[in-house]
Amino acid sequence: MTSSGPLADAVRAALARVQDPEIRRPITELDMVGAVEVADATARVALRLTIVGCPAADRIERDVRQAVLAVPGVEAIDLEIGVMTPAERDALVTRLRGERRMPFGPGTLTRVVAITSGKGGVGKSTVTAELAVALAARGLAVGLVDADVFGFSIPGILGIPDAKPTQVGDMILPPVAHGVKVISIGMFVEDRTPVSWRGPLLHRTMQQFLTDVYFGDLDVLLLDLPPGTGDVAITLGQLLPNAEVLVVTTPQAAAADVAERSGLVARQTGQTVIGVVENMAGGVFGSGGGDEVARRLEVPVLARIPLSGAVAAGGDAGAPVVLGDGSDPAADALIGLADALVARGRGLAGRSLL
Ligand SMILES: Nc1ncnc2c1ncn2[C@@H]1O[C@H](COP(=O)(O)OP(=O)(O)OP(=O)(O)O)[C@@H](O)[C@H]1O
Repeated sequence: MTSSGPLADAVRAALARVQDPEIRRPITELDMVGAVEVADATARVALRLTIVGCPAADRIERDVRQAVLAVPGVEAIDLEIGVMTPAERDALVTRLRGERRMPFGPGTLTRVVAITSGKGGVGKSTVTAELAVALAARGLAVGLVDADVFGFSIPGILGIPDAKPTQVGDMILPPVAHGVKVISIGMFVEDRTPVSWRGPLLHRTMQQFLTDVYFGDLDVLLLDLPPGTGDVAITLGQLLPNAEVLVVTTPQAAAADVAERSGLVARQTGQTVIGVVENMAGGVFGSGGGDEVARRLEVPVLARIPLSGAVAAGGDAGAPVVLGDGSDPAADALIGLADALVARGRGLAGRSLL
C-alpha cells in the first residue's frame, strides 16, 4: 500500500468519504482501497471490489472519481479496478461480523420491534413498511425483516419487488429501499409463492436472517410477522425475548379476539407489548376494535390510521405515503406512530427488574 506525500494523503482522505452503498461504510474501512499515488497532478488509485460483478461497482467508481477529482491539485485520475482475493474477502467478512453471533438478542443496543396481527389483510405489512421509512426519514438507521412467510409483501410495498441481496462470502447484504435495509423470505424463493415451511426450517431461516444478514449498526430493527400465533412468532419470541411488540388491528370488534391472542403469545415469550395500531379507521369496519384490544392488553392505542386510497395506491406503486406531500391524513398518522415510538424510548423492554 503506497501512499506518499501530502497530496496522496488528501486523496486518501477524500476516499474515506466514499461509502459502499450496500455495506454503508467508507470504502477505506472495507479494505477496498489499495495503492494511492499522485504524480504530475494525476492520482493513481487501486480499487478492490468485494466480488466480481459487484452491483454497486458503477456507483462506487463514479463516487471515487468525483471525490478524487475534487481534491485541489488533482486534475486527472487513473483508476485501476480489481477484485479482492478470496482470502481478502474472508478477512473482511470476519472483521465486519466481529465475534458477535446474533446481534439483536438481549443486550443489543438496537431497538427491536415486532409487528403482529391476529389475522391477515389488516394492513400489518403496510404499516410496518411505512413506519420503517418514516423512522429512516428521521435519520435513524433502520432494518426491516419481512418474516411474513405467507405474504412477504414488504419488497413490493417498498418498491423493490425483484431486489436480491448481494452475497459476499457467507455474508448477505440486504437491499436498501427508501433508506431502509430490507430482507425478505420472498428474496430467496424462486416464484414468489408463499412458503409452506414448518418449524425447524423456519427457525433456521429466521436465525440466519438475524445472524448472516449484515445490517451493520442499527438504531431500530422492525420485524413483519405473519398474522396469528404460528411457528415464526414463537421462534422469534425465543430468539428475541427483548423485542417490543406492536399489535395491528382493524376497528372491527370481531377482530379483537385474535389480535389480543397474538399479543398474549408475544408476552408469554417475554416480549413487551407496547401498543396497538388501529388501521383502516373510519371505513366499513365498524369501530372500537383498537380500543378493545388495547384495553385487554392494558397498553395504549399508539395510532389510528384512516382508510386511505393514497396508502393503498402507495403500496401498489412502491411509494410510501410518509414521503409524500403531507396532504394525506393516513401519512400524518403513520408519521405520528414513528414519533410515538421514538418518544416512548426503549423503556424496560427485555430487561429483568428482578
Ligand atoms: N390504511 C389503509 N388504507 C387503505 N388501504 C390500506 C390501508 N392499510 C393497508 N391497506 C391495503 O390493504 C391491503 C392489505 O394490506 P397488507 O398487505 O399490508 O396487510 P397484511 O395485514 O400485512 O396482510 P398479510 O399479513 O396477509 O400479508 C393492501 O392492499 C394495502 O394496500
